[in-house]
Amino acid sequence: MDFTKFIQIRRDLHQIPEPGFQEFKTQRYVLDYLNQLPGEHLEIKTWRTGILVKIKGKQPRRIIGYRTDMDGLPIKEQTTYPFQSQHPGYMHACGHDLHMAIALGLVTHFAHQPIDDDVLVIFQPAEEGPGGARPMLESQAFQAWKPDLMIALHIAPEYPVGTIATKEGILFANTSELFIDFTGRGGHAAYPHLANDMVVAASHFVTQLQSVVSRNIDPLDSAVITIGKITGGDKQNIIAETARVEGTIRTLSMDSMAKVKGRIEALLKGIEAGFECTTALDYGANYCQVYNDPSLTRQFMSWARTLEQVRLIECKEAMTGEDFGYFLQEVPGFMFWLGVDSPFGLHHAQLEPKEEAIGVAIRLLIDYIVWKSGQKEVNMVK
Ligand SMILES: CC(=O)N[C@@H](CCC[C@H](N)C(=O)O)C(=O)O
Repeated sequence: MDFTKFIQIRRDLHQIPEPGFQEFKTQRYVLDYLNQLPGEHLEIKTWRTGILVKIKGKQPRRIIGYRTDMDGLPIKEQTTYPFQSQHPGYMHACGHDLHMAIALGLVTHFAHQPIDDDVLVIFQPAEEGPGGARPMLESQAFQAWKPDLMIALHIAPEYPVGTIATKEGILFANTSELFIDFTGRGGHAAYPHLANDMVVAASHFVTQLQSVVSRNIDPLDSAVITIGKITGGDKQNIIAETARVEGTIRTLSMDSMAKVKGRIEALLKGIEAGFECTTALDYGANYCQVYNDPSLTRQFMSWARTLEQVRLIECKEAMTGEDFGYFLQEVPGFMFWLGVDSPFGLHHAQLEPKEEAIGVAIRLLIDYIVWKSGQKEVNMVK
């Protein structure tokens, strides 16, 4: 199979990053590609801005699924690419362009060479937020084709090309977004005693937040709170009436998630009393952890260790989030990292994954799906 086509597809998709549930051009691009493949084995459905493609097997007993995400991020691209984003302020900075190119590689292969089982390739919107996996999982479109096994991958800038990494059990953390609006009283910069300054209130809150992970969470049960954005005020000589803090919480256990949220709520009460202001708290989108089915993952890892073309690493869990975890609550499966060797990491404006990884992943997934389909037991977990 010639993988250069999928590198070009990645470059095309890289130029049209779109926010979650607004992946209209991306969906059109993928549908146009699918429509020029030999159609005799393909069934295609759309769900919102997502797509489900079933490649019918010759004697299907099971459905083997692969899921890719589709959305981009609000980042101004600073790569050296000649094929940079054509959508100002948006970038594929989390590898979803590669994930989709790999998905199309799988569809292309199996459309020409179907296996006995059905293969389902899912293009899922809104992974970065507000979360497409959960509603897609609950959709009639998905439930009608619910797979027996589901796989997903995520690019890993820290590993060389040819490396994959995974582990049994928890791979990615529980997440909750965090949005807080502070409202006080604005005023003239020279009359602070007549106003309640929300830049100061929000700043105190962000500083107090730093003690939650260090003082309230069991050090053996990891947690992260990151505030990625603060806005407030209108002009340098006007005391800010409002401020907004936006962030994300990551924990390995749900107990710690509840603890962090409880502490945030307590701190906000203190800020309200101390600064005579009001606060409005919104937890936005919450994702469950990605929990790899232990038996399937162990089997995948043993199989991958026999391959010459990849090096398998047993990694630790990461505090990244992924709504693929919702699919794994209903369908056994696993996720793994794919080495793409970039000096700049995920969510960075200079992320430049090495594109040879696309071919590595397509080959690996084809081989695994063919091998897995060749197993006699109908239950794929065995
Ligand atoms: C793999 C990855 O980077 N995923 C995102 C998921 C974001 C979830 C949500 N919008 C949040 O910020 O909590 C990540 O940031 O880990």
